[in-house]
Amino acid sequence: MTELILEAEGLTKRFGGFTALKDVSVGFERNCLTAIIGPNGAGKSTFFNVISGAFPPTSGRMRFEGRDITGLKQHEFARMGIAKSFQITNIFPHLSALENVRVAVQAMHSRFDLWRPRENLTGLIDQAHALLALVGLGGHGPRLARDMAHGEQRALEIAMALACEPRLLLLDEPTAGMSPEETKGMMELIQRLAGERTVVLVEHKMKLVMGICQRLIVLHHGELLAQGTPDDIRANDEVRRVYLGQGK
Ligand SMILES: Nc1ncnc2c1ncn2[C@@H]1O[C@H](COP(=O)(O)OP(=O)(O)OP(=O)(O)O)[C@@H](O)[C@H]1O
Repeated sequence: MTELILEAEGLTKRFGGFTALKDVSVGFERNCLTAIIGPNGAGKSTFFNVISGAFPPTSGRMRFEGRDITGLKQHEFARMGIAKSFQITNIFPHLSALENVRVAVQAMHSRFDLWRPRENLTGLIDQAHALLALVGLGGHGPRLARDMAHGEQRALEIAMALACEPRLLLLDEPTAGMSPEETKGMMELIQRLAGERTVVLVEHKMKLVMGICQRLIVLHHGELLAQGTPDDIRANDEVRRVYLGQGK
């Protein structure tokens, strides 16, 4: 039987009188690359924000590795092993790539203080180097983040998200604003990362994720329209209907 790392049960999110997410129940399998897809305004970002702890659901529950995490604070999500990378770049532009990741690693070491022995600082720097290498930025450590290309900045941000050694990595539109070349590089990075941990990503371009994901969750008008393997989704008439004419 497949093990669920994250379970959403009846998630609903209202903004004033508007319901952006309606009673969504879905399970995410451990060590599986899952994409949340759907047309514009389907509720993908809202769902992402709820499952990543950015804001609580209006109703419904979430469980991570069997533990109820509904309403926990953002930093508690990170501590438990859930990391996320946003649509908006989250880096410090005036710091080097290495410093950006080092700060993220340092933030995860709660008892770190400036008077710790030098070996510990060296340890943090080693971890930061390893994370940069993991996302394909080995050797780019000294470059200022602001001088990096958009695709490189997104990879850097993912390296920062990986600093808490997450068992679940959540990515919101990781290829947004990227060139075709950068998109290809990002898709390869995601596949590599998914070999070692559970990855869930939000994407509105269905074609892009069909080839790399093991499971897809389709939202439409804030509701769960379909879920299954890429083949299941390709064969689903309702999904074809909502995507028809969108060319995605
Ligand atoms: N903070 C908010 N206040 C009010 N309405 C919101 C808020 N956030 C999202 N919505 C509305 O909820 C609906 C779903 O939005 P959401 O951003 O979750 O969709 P999406 O599938 O991510 O769309 P896109 O692919 O265009 O980014 C939209 O109609 C949006 O206008």
